[in-house]
Amino acid sequence: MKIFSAPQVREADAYTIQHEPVSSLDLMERAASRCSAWIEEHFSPKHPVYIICGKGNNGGDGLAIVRQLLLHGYDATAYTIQGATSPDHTANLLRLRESYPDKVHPLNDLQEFPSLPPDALIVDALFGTGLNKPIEGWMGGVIHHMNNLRQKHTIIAIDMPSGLRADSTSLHTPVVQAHHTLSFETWKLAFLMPENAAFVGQVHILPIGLHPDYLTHTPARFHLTDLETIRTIYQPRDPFGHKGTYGHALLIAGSYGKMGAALLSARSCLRAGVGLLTCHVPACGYEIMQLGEPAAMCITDSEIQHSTHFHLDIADASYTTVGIGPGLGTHQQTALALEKLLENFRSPMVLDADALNIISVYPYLLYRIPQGSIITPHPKEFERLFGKTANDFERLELLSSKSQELGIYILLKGRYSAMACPDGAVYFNPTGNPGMATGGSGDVLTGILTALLAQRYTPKAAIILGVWLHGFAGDLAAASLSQEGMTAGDITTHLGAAFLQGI
Ligand SMILES: NC(=O)C1=CN([C@@H]2O[C@H](COP(=O)(O)OP(=O)(O)OC[C@H]3O[C@@H](n4cnc5c(N)ncnc54)[C@H](O)[C@@H]3O)[C@@H](O)[C@H]2O)[C@@H](O)CC1
Ligand SMILES: Nc1ncnc2c1ncn2[C@@H]1O[C@H](COP(=O)(O)OP(=O)(O)O)[C@@H](O)[C@H]1O
Ligand SMILES: [K+]
Repeated sequence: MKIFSAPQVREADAYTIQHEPVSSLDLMERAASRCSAWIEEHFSPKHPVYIICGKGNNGGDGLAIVRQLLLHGYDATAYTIQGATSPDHTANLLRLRESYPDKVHPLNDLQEFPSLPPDALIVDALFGTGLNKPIEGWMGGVIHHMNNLRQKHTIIAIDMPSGLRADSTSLHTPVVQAHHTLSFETWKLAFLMPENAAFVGQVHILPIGLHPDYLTHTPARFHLTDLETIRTIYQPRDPFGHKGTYGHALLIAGSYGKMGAALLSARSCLRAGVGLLTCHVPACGYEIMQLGEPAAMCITDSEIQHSTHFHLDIADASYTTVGIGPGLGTHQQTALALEKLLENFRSPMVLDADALNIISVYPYLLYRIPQGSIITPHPKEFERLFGKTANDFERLELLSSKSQELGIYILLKGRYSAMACPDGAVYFNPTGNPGMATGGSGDVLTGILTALLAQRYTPKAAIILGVWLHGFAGDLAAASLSQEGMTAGDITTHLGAAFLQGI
């Protein structure tokens, strides 16, 4: 699903108005009716609804919602900022005043903000995608006041929490902290940024019938992975396939005290469909691997506690791909072996965890990563590799520019993991949950991505599909075991079900 910028959303509105065709007032009525239907579905008429309306079309939506809720037996009241209003706002204000004159009140300063009865809902229709500068003065005070009320009253934002910018940072400016954001037709980039989590609450995307031609033909840089995309990527296995068809992966992982990471990766690699898996581990890991995962082959290093000679493996067998990093350690000899591996293995591979920590100490290695490879830093690893940024939008730009500069796929892990592609596109992943914020979840992901590369998915397909499946399996694990009770290995246990149900 494409993520459009605020100017593109305005274009989509205009295109729909012209080509459907539909009047802008009717489009506003449609958008408002989606919101009032959502409110009616989730809250009974015993909740009085206070709708705070700005001067633009976001406020116009708010006024139409008040009228629609009143018609359906709800006690709804509009509080409107005074001043020059947009034409559709003005039309809705007149309609509301005609039918319900006592349900519209002015809001000119904080003193005029209503005192709310206990069950009241607050609907924030102050500003939407038309915000053009940070909110200042007494309106900032209104936002601050609404946020103080959020412990006692549910806040529902229309289209955007007011004060939030769709495409750039809103840090250090007043923004409504909504419990629910009812946004029209498409996700906005701001909703996916961790720094905005406190503002957007739960996001509900409500279709308002924007013109499909615009949505289909307008290019977008940012995307949110959806089931439709996943279904086009996934390739069912060939009935005549044999283990050679699905590739031979070399997994280089583990060190003394961290053999669990190697085992977690190996198991998920096998459960994600690799044809053959060989694991290179330090000598101390031999029995752990052989007993822990009989389906994996095992090569041991000459060193006991950490690996130093894995670069030699690739001379002996024709590995389709390599996954390296989980629990590897950052010993200097391991770093040297990584450098030699990067010199000699030139196909796309997966680098994670300690492989990335080594590279952050020897940054010239970044430029030796084979084109098309996937690196999977969590935010701390990302910072070690590429430096600090002032906010999440800057980090996103850095992520994308490094991916393009280096010709590699960079996955920044977290809620809505961001996958930057060398062609400039960035995909966000919606699956997954905080139960996955537990040691070893990333190791499981490395195994999955390695398995998909081995099966000859393109790196772009592998990363989009792999991250989706990893999150989906995590969601299934949480559904059966709870977010608290699940461990990283449970993600792997649920991978089979994720293939069956998540595609
Ligand atoms: N036909 C359409 O264009 C549709 C628009 N819709 C709604 O329209 C919204 C966008 O409407 P608008 O473009 O009118 O924009 P907004 O209603 O978001 O706000 C724009 C108004 O606020 C003022 N403003 C912006 N930033 C300000 C600030 N920091 N301090 C004080 N004033 C500020 C602007 O000068 C303008 O008067 C969407 O978010 C959505 O809610 C929906 O009704 C769907 C249809
Ligand atoms: N709140 C969350 N929502 C969705 N996914 C999450 C969340 N927290 C963690 N994850 C996922 O879990 C994985 C954690 O990886 P990582 O931090 O590398 O763990 P580890 O180093 O312990 O293996 C990532 O894929 C990340 O996207
Ligand atoms: K709003």
